[in-house]
Amino acid sequence: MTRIFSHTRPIEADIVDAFCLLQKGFTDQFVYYDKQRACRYMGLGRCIALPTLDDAESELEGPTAQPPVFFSFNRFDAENPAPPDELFEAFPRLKFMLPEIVLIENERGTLLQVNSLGPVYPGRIERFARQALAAPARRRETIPYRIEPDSRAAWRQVLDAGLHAIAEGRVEKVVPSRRLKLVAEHPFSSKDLLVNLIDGSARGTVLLYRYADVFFCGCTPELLVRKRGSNLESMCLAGTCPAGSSEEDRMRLAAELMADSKNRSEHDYVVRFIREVFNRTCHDVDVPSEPGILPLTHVQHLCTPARARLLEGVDLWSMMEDLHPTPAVAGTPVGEAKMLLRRIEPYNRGFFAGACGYVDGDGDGEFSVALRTGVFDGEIGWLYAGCGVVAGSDADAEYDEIDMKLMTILSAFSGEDGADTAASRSTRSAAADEGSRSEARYASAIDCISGTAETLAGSTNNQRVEKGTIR
Ligand SMILES: C=C(O[C@@H]1C=C(C(=O)O)C=C[C@H]1O)C(=O)O
Repeated sequence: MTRIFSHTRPIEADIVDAFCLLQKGFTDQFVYYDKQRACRYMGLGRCIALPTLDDAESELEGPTAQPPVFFSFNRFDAENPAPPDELFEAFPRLKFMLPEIVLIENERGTLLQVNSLGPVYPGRIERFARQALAAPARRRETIPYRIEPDSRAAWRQVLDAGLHAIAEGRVEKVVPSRRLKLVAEHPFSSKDLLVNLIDGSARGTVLLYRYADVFFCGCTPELLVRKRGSNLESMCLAGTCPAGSSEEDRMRLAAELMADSKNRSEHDYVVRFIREVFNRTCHDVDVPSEPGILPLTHVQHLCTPARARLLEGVDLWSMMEDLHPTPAVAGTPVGEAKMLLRRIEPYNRGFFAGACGYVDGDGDGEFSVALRTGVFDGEIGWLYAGCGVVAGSDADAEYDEIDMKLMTILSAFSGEDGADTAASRSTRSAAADEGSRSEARYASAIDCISGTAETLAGSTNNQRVEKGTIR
């Protein structure tokens, strides 16, 4: 039995500023930061890593009874025998990682948690709290970069192999990805990308996992599973169109997406899969039959929220394992599609499209699908994005769709919305043409608007979709 001492107290600090100040002293860093709701966890240092939470016992100390917060970053296909990209190879294979310090914003307030394997020395807590309070306001930095373009011809080959497997009846849908190399003008830090993602226009949940000098980060719109007590939520997200250049344009594109049978069929595979998993492990399953639209800064998706109540005895980890990967990021049937991806993708995805999140000592927590992400070290980065392919998919259109999705991780290099330095502009690929969205555009994207003029749903996390609510 592992005994963990978690001391938690309220702080009046801005947790992102505090993280930016405190992070200098820690090589292990973990972030799960929902930009729309107070579900924000920022961890520093590693107190302990555990293979299971079954043998852990926590002693809660301090004025706030917040159970210890464990982070968990998992590979897309952990059993893939192909060696991962060398940057991913640097990360250890650990399941539940408990930081020494966790800065928290959740329904209990703004908190500082200090974790230890012995009673926490009060002077240590006070020191971190003092430092957090004195943290200066963060600043955004633009990082000029260039992209080494990948070849359309190589992508066509991947896509042809996927379409061939579909024609043979081995899979109905597959979700291949592209990988691009980014080279910045100078080495950049995880803090710089983190701040730009949190303060910039990208919507979703910001993820960061840093181990020594290497870090994986991004901003994903896709919730895999959220558990609070016996309440469970997931999200079926598949089917994509551009965000549009005006509100009118966006609405028109959204309506076209809703009416597009190819995108609707890509989406339906995901709905069927999540509904089946929920029907097996849950009761009171609620998965609407019609999707809504989730408008993001750079793209829009078909989105169906899924809710249920968990059967007693089923935990968050096993739900995550049952749900991941969904047909949104692998294909249908999932096992066959994973096998096909091992064969046709010229690299091992590592954490890209993996399940990344946190679990607390009560067993509550959430995992997101690590999309719109990259892995970075020094001045180098590898960026990843994929797209659903079904019979009739066109290689060039899918290539362009991936370019749009890449804009989200590329926005991490823009110090200001609208900033576009001459240096980076001259070296960017078309995919990198980020940074032209205004704050006003972002504000209008906060409320998820339906494909038709009407917005029907209410919400508890500010992500509203037509006909069906993400609660
Ligand atoms: C695979 C990605 O996105 C997924 C694929 C989508 C699609 O094919 O339409 C949409 C959302 C995501 O589920 C990615 O962003 O890399």
